[in-house]
Amino acid sequence: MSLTRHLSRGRDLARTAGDHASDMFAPLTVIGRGLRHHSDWVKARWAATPKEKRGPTIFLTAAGVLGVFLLPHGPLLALVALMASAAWVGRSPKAPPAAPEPDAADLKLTALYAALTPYLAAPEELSPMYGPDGRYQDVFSGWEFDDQGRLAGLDLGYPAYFTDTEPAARARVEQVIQGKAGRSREYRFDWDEESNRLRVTALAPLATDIAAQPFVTTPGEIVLGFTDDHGSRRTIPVTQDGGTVQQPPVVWRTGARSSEPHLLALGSAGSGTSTLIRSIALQALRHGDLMVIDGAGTGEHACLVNRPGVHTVETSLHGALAALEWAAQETERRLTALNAARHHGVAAPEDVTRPLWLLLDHPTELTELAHAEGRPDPQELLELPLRHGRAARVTVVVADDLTAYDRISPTVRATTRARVVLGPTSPGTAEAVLAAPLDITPATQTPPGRGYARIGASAPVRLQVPVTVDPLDDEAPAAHREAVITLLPHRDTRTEASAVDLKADSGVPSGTPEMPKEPPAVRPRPVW
Ligand SMILES: Nc1ncnc2c1ncn2[C@@H]1O[C@H](COP(=O)(O)OP(=O)(O)OP(=O)(O)O)[C@@H](O)[C@H]1O
Repeated sequence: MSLTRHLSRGRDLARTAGDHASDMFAPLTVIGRGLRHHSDWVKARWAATPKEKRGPTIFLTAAGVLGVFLLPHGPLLALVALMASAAWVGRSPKAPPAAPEPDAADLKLTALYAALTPYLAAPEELSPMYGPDGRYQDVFSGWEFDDQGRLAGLDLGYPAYFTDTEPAARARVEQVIQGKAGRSREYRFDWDEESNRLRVTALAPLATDIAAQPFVTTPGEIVLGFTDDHGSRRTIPVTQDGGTVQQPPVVWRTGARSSEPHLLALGSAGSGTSTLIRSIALQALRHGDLMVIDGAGTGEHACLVNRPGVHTVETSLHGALAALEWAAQETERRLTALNAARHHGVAAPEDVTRPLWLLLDHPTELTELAHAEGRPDPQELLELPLRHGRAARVTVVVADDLTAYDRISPTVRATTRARVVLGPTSPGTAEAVLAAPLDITPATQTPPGRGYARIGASAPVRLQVPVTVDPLDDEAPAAHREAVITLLPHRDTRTEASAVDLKADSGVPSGTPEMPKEPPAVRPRPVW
């Protein structure tokens, strides 16, 4: 028999003997535990007995013991009674102290470490940063939890071989962290490629209660919405919650010197693209003229009909084609006039420098209709304004559904360098629309008007569009309708009446400043 077998047999025998011994001595253990309880009780009573009573107590006890001793079988019966009571008292072992509550932060960080391990580990490494036997304390250098116990910040190191320059590899890690930390919030990921460190920050929600109002901007600047401090280099005063606060805006500069003269906004259904168009229209009307093509025909821009500066609001294919044909001719006319002015060294007349805005809401709906009816695609008519709009002071804004992205013409896509994506989106979709990867993982749920903007080659920023409701929408809050009505160039009978009612109903102060209006300009009227 080999030595190993001898050893293992010896171990088995020892284990069996140990089991038997513990069975045999179990009653003694119980009685011993009970006697310990008794002695503890006696000691406690003795300590609790006042000094002057201790003598009589000893005397009485001794008398009792003597009495028992003198009884027939007294000592034996006393011994049996003592053993029985000790066995009763010692029958259940003392309850072990309650295990300390597991630390929630510790559990979460351990789970996060384990979830990251498959993506950051290298099995061949001798002492890996991430491995099955590793501890999160060795790679997470700082973390922060908010009042609700949710991860608010994390600083972690990762191995140098991790391909942090590849967007796909980064995205996998970002998704794991967001999955473990909570998908209902957005997280910013700062990858420090030089020192192999990643800083994760949970982003606070953006303010959703900034209503339409006259924003403090220069002509040509459009406030698309508001972002966080990280996303803007300036702040503007904003009326919010009854007071004036400084908020960082997302400003889109349009005009002759803009490198992003046109904008494309895409969003899922109900995410607020029509609201964004309305917000832009109200700001554009301060210094220019506009026409609106409402391809969905929902009448969401009816409040602009017949306003000074609004050439037309078209909802039909026929009307849209006529309006866009006029816009193309107008662009051409402006270019010719501008060239002539430059040639003669004189200032261009005002009717060619006054900004003209073409706002198209859901134009792909009209594209489909045009294809079905064998008529020209309205998007084709945008070619001239898009290509020469910057010089001719014609700005195009196209808003559509995310699902219509493939139906947006290549020219529109190529010339709209200011981009907005609204509503819940995946990092891949956001990257496709903004033409740049996000360093933020979007939340699964977003309020209307929430998304991301990218102006030209700058980094994408978070965006919350101001609340700019349709003033003809009876279900919209009265104060928000009133805010829009105040900004419309003049009041027509439809909204004027309701504005009076609204002020009376809502108690909204009527002191909101009227939007500064420029004197009526000399401008050509559409000819259709
Ligand atoms: N920035 C915002 N703040 C508050 N509410 C908003 C905002 N944007 C949109 N909403 C609300 O969300 C709803 C949908 O808005 P809107 O019609 O602009 O979305 P949409 O993207 O154009 O939808 P669809 O594509 O279905 O026409 C409306 O009730 C609107 O008031």
